[in-house]
Amino acid sequence: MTCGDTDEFTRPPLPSPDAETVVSVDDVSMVFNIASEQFNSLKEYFIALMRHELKFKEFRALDHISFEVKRGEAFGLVGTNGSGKSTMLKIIAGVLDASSGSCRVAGTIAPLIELGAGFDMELTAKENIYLNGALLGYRKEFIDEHFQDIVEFAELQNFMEMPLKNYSSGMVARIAFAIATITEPDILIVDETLSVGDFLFQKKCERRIKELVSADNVTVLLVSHSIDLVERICDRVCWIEKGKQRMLGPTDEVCEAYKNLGK
Ligand SMILES: Nc1ncnc2c1ncn2[C@@H]1O[C@H](COP(=O)(O)OP(=O)(O)OP(=O)(O)O)[C@@H](O)[C@H]1O
Repeated sequence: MTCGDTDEFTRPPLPSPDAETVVSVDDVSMVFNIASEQFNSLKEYFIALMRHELKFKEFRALDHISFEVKRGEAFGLVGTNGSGKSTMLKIIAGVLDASSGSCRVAGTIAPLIELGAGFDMELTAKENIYLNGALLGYRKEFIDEHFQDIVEFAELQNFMEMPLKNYSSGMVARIAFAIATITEPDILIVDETLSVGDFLFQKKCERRIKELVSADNVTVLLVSHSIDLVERICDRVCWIEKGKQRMLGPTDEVCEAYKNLGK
């Protein structure tokens, strides 16, 4: 896998206007049931459970969210902590089912959502590359063929026999990103995975994302608290605040408004 000399401060070109819609989020809401009382011990919890005395209250993490993303588009989600961005990505990735509304996705997804998900920390990095690759739907022969590329992109040649539990979070992120982008998925979902990598790796990932988007057939959904990164990569942005859709539009307009929050 190679990285081109893409200018880091130039956004990839916009997808053509007649590009196909690959993600369609229509009036999606997500309601979680959360315990409304606290228990001092597991024993108390189980007694309440057995007596059917557990009380829950509803928490609306997403409230009527709608947007569409086209093939070849880089789309960002911004919002303050706990606003529902990861929940939205998990619904798109099929990890969670929305409480109401619909979410349609066309094509293969490589989700980089929860660091370490899809990995077994007791296994070596090498074993995890095969495990994670299988979870992404790659055949063993395919991973055999691309194994060196993955290791070289992650720059972890000397650590392949080490159990993943001894890896730093940045090293896990390197492996996860390298596997997810070894081929061109239809949709690449990146949720803060990059933030734990060092700045050199972040730049490398950014170049790779731009290469994928520039090829005009990979769609990237990016969640990041780095507004600079969102501004450098994304064509359009959806700002979700406390579960509500606050703004949807071109990156510059939405990021400008978001940066004024709290001023
Ligand atoms: N499985 C769950 N059960 C109950 N509440 C949940 C669950 N998952 C998420 N939440 C709640 O939903 C809200 C949105 O969480 P989410 O992780 O989507 O926010 P976020 O915008 O990605 O936040 P951050 O920027 O801090 O990562 C939070 O209040 C969180 O506590």
